[in-house]
Amino acid sequence: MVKIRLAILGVGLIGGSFGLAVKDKLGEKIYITGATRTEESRKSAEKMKAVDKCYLSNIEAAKDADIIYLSTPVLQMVPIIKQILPYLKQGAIITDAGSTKQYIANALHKLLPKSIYYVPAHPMAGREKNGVVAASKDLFKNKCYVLIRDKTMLTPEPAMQKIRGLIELTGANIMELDLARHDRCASLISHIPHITAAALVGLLNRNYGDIDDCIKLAGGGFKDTTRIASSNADMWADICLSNATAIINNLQILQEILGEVTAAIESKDREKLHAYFVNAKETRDHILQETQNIYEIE
Ligand SMILES: NC(=O)c1ccc[n+]([C@@H]2O[C@H](COP(=O)([O-])OP(=O)(O)OC[C@H]3O[C@@H](n4cnc5c(N)ncnc54)[C@H](O)[C@@H]3O)[C@@H](O)[C@H]2O)c1
Ligand SMILES: O=C(O)C(=O)C[C@]1(C(=O)O)C=C[C@@H](O)C=C1
Repeated sequence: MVKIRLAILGVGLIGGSFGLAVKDKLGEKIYITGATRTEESRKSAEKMKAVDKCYLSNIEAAKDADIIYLSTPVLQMVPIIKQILPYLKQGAIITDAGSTKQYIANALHKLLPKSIYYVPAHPMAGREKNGVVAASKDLFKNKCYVLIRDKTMLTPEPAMQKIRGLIELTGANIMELDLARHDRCASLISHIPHITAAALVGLLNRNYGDIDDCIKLAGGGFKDTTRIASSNADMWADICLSNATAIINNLQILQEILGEVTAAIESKDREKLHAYFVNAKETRDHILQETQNIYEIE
C-alpha cells in the first residue's frame, strides 16, 4: 500500500488538530511525522496520536515527506524552510497554517526551487488555548479553511488539488482567496479583534486599583469581548509584524471611530450615539443571519 508521508512542523493546537483529523480519516494510508521544540510536547504529540512519530528536529521530521505542513508561529516558518530545504524530496509540497499569507508567500517565492511546491492556506478555526494538548480532530469541522489561489504564484494545479484533498478530510469548508485579499480580510475579521480584546484587558490593567471590584462586577460583556485575549502571545506578535500594513491601516480607522464616539459623548449628541449602536447592531445581526449555518452548528 502506498502511504502518503506527511510532516507536521510545530505540532501544537493547529498542527496537532490537523494530524488527528487526517489520521482519523486515512488511518494506515498515511504516515505522519512531527517536530516540536520540547521533549514534553514531543511525548504528548505521540501519546495523543496526533503524529505517528515525533522528533525534536525539523530536518528529521521533513526529510522523507511528500507533504510538509508548517504550523509554528508565522515568523518561524521561513527560517525552518531554509533549514530543511536541502533535505526535501524532489516534488515535495509545502503548505502552512499561518494566519498571514503575503509575508510567507513572498519569501518562499524567492527561496524555493521549481521542483518544490508551495500551497498557502489558513484554517479560520482555533481556540485561545495552545499546544498539542488543546488539539482536537474536529477543530476544523464546518469551519472556513482558506486555500490561496494567486496569479503571482506558479503552483501547479495537481499540487493545489493534493492539499485541497487533505484539507477536505478535516471537514472544513474550503474558500479560495488571493494573497492580498486574504491579508486585508483577516486583519479585519481576526487580527484587529484580537488586538482590541487585549486592549480591553489593558484598559483594566491601567485602572489596577479598581481591578478586584471590577472582576466582582463582571457580567457577560467583559467575558464575551475578551476570551481571545487569552491567546498565545508568540503567535500574535508574529501576526502583527507579518501583516503590518493592513493592521496599521485598520487600527487607524478604529481610532477614528473611537474618536467620533468620544466627541459625540462630549457634545451630548444622543442622536449620533444612537446611530452608532443601531449601525453596529444592524450589521452584526445581518452577519449572524448570513452565517447562520456556522452558528447553528456551534
Ligand atoms: N490558534 C489559532 O487560533 C490559529 C488558527 C489558525 C491558524 N493559526 C496559525 O497556526 C500556527 C500555529 O498556531 P497554534 O495555535 O497551533 O500555536 P501552538 O503554540 O499551539 O503551536 C505551535 C507549535 O510550534 C512549535 N514551534 C515553535 N517554533 C518552532 C520551531 N522553530 N520548530 C519546531 N516547532 C516550533 C511550538 O513549540 C508549538 O508546539 C500559527 O502560525 C498561527 O498563526 C492559529
Ligand atoms: O476562536 C478563536 O479562538 C480564534 O481566535 C480563531 C482565529 C480567529 O480569529 O477567528 C484566530 C486566528 C486564526 O488565524 C484563525 C482563527
